[in-house]
Amino acid sequence: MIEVKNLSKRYGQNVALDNINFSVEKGTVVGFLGPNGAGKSTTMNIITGYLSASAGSITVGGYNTLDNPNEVKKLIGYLPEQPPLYPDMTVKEYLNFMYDLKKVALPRKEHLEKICGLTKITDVYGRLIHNLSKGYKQRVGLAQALLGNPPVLILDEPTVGLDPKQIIEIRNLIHNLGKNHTIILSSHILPEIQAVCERIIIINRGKLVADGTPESLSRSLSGDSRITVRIEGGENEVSKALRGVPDFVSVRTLGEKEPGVFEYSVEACEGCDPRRALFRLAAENNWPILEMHSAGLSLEDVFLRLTAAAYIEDNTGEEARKESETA
Ligand SMILES: Nc1ncnc2c1ncn2[C@@H]1O[C@H](COP(=O)(O)OP(=O)(O)OP(=O)(O)O)[C@@H](O)[C@H]1O
Repeated sequence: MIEVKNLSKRYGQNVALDNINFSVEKGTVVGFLGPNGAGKSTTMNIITGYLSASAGSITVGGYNTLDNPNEVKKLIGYLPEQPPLYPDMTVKEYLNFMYDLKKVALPRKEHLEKICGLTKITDVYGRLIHNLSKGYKQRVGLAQALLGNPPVLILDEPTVGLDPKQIIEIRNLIHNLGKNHTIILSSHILPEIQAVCERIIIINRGKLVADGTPESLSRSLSGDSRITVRIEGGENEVSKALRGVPDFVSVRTLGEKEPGVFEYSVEACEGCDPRRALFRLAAENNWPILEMHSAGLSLEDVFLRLTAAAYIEDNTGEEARKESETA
């Protein structure tokens, strides 16, 4: 549904996006992650046609954003970081205005009622936007994005500034919209991304550093070297034996989970698989293993590792450049 090829964007000397490539299948909810200034909004603005690219191409539903900008815009509902609202209009005036502007062909009254119901703004329909709370303004912005029922939704930090109850409501709404829409969603709230997105794209300093399901990213970064294991046997004896295995770099006791059964988090050296060594150790000592599973990394760990790695790389490059300049 969305194809981004070799996308780059420069603002003067500043490279905001550097050769980004990804595609999004129809009906997928993709989480777009990255630290401040990574290039998320820039990418979203280019996909929606609000900004032009310095290089590369984007197609949405088969239409190229440069050759067919109007066709692309018809396919996309966009909620930018700052919702494009007119504070002097009532919600009703604003949504009717946007309905006309977007030349929506669906029956006006029913369509607006449906969208207001979905975004839960029916009770503020007659109020001035200026007087609405941040959360309601955000929902009106989302309602605007849903006008015309576009197949693609691009939502730039849709829950920013909302209270926890509103966050859950909007998150559920996005989850439901994901059943019939292709969605790209940016957020700094990692559990939110994990809750609603099947796939995650991480960008850092304008470069794509990861693309996959939360599980695959977690596995590819941790390998199978982190295991959580439940062993029946004395805690001191077992943990001492575990710490004695040369391949194990870290062993933590996670407490007694059943009478006489303790859980341990075991991390083996990079590239080592701890499962066989665990099995042998337990068998030699006649300690039944009652449970063993890969511990993986949390999305937070994945995010920090990838963005920190790119940061170190960048700075190493910068240092090398300075060294070569002074040499
Ligand atoms: N209009 C502009 N002129 C010059 N530089 C810009 C402009 N807009 C963005 N940038 C720069 O481009 C880079 C990417 O910014 P962008 O807003 O896309 O990041 P982001 O990932 O959305 O960040 P945030 O999470 O803080 O919203 C940053 O270095 C930013 O300073």
